Amino acid sequence: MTSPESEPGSAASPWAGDEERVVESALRPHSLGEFVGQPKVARQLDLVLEGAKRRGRPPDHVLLSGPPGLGKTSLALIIGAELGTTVKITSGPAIERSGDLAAMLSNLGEGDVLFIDEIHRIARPAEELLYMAMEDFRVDVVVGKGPGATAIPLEISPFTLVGATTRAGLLTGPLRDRFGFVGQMEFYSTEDLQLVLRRSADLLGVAIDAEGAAEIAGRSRGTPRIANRLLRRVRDYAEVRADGRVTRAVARAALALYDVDELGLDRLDREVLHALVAKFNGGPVGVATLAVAVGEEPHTVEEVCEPFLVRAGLLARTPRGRVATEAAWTHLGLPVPDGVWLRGGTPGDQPASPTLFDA
Ligand SMILES: Nc1ncnc2c1ncn2[C@@H]1O[C@H](COP(=O)(O)OP(=O)(O)OP(=O)(O)O)[C@@H](O)[C@H]1O
Ligand SMILES: [Mg+2]
Repeated sequence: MTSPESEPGSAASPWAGDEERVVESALRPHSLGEFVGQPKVARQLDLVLEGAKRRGRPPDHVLLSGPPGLGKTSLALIIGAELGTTVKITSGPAIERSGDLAAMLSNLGEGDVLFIDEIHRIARPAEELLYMAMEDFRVDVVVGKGPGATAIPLEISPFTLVGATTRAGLLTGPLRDRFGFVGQMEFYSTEDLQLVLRRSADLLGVAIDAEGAAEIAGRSRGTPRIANRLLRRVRDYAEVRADGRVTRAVARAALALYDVDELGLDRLDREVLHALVAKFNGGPVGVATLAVAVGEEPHTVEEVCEPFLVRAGLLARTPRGRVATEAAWTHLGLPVPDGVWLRGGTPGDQPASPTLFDA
């Protein structure tokens, strides 16, 4: 999906810009065997596909859900490739009228895969049409208007719908229930990201050693898209400022230049953290106030910076506002003030500890 606030300059954003999508397609894995990581989803999916192939029937509809850049689109295309079928691609926002969807469905060949990206953004009437198509391989096309309108049933070929979403919570129950398989994508381990990086480096013809790959993987926020992007930037540096080989020293120097620190925080992430710690003494502070302090929109702070700061255990969202954890001071190289948690007031006012230290 595209960022709510596409920030092309940001090295650590999980969203892809338009140009990046083009570059990315060259690095996409084309089979389950090539697809690194996501052991759970990959194994489950392998079974679903194998079973379907044996029965000679299209597999159940598949929903892939998870944060941006983890490989949902890649997997959707792999499903088609593994089944040896055509994948027709569209997206929730592109389906404006149910007629558009009906036309698309009636053009599907037997066993085709229809991939609907950002399926949570599909318009309601189209969604209702989809229910019947998914269940009965049939749609009702309404002809005419008002009392004279009639519904003409239209057969469609058995197909497999693959939906991708970054916001599974926004899917309606009836739509969700019609997927026979839901794959929940997880963030990647550093080890798996190193494999992603080595594979990408091979494809790009870049020499990278194990330590160079480890250095980049550690700053990639568990996200292959970010790993591949950092690799391209490090490659530039390696070619222009070094001998072309990506080593630990080259990766470090390049990523310092691009403002991506050891944990993978970029400039804005660090500004938010720094404001929270230095201006608000670690909070709690409301997100709107925090956003003003760094000169950003609240939703940018909330959707672009905070998810990773929370995941990294540096910031907690509490009912009273944002709070920095001890690790935030440490990460910024500042001394942790005494009793920063015991902010006065009743114990109930203190941030709940489980959210605080959960990475
Ligand atoms: N398991 C993987 N192995 C190798 N490369 C991967 C893997 N997953 C993702 N990538 C790489 O990361 C990039 C982004 O992946 P992809 O477009 O599939 O993510 P996405 O989940 O669809 O993201 P979005 O939510 O933004 O649509 C791709 O170019 C692909 O090369
Ligand atoms: Mg995608």
